Amino acid sequence: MQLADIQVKECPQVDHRIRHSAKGEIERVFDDAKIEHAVRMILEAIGEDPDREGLQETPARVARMYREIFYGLAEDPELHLAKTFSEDHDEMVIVKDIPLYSVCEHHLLPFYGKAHVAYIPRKGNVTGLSKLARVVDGFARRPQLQERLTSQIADSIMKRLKAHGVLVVIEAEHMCMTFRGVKKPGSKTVTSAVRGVLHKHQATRAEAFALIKD
Ligand SMILES: Nc1nc2c(ncn2[C@@H]2O[C@H](COP(=O)(O)OP(=O)(O)OP(=O)(O)O)[C@@H](O)[C@H]2O)c(=O)[nH]1
Ligand SMILES: [Zn+2]
Repeated sequence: MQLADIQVKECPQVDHRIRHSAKGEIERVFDDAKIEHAVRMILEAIGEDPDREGLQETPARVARMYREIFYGLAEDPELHLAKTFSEDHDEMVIVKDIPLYSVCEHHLLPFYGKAHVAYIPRKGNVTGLSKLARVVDGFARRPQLQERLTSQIADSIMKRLKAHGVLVVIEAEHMCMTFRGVKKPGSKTVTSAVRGVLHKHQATRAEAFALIKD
């Protein structure tokens, strides 16, 4: 099998294009005043003085930050897959080592690591490589569970591209397990979602896993 094994070294932290096109939706979803009020309440509740110099702008900063780290709530990540190329390729494509930042929905602390996406396109339905990273970001930038994030990425590629098969692997460190709680720095959670022929054909699946591991 001929394989296209492409390493993505960099992904933009914020996709300005999407932010621009989804601007109306972001305005509809995010209530800055409410976030600012809530942050002020939290600061007071931990015994801080929200009016001291260093904290005065913090509620507004946090509101701006939430627009950035949760922008996925204001977009439908599948739409990145709307444009396809009529390339006659129906063999495996792997984009690996996609930097991943998300927020665990239980503690609202970051989890971060790498996502690897392998898919077998249907002829004439090949997506741009960057779009796979955009789909990852769109689902990651919201309060998440690693398992759900992994499945959502796989399912959207299967559905939108009508792909023959998809494999998504995510490896991440959860700050709720390192900075607090059980405190196990360095521990990694690995999740995978396998769909279509990659699920059915053990050899093809093993090949995809081996290429991701390299
Ligand atoms: N399955 C799964 N669990 C997660 C994820 N992120 C965080 N968790 C876990 O969510 C669980 C929440 O457990 P709770 O007992 O409700 O909360 P807690 O008392 O803060 O738990 P500890 O972290 O054990 O102190 C913890 O075991 C976390 O490790 C994730 O992406 N997937
Ligand atoms: Zn957590």
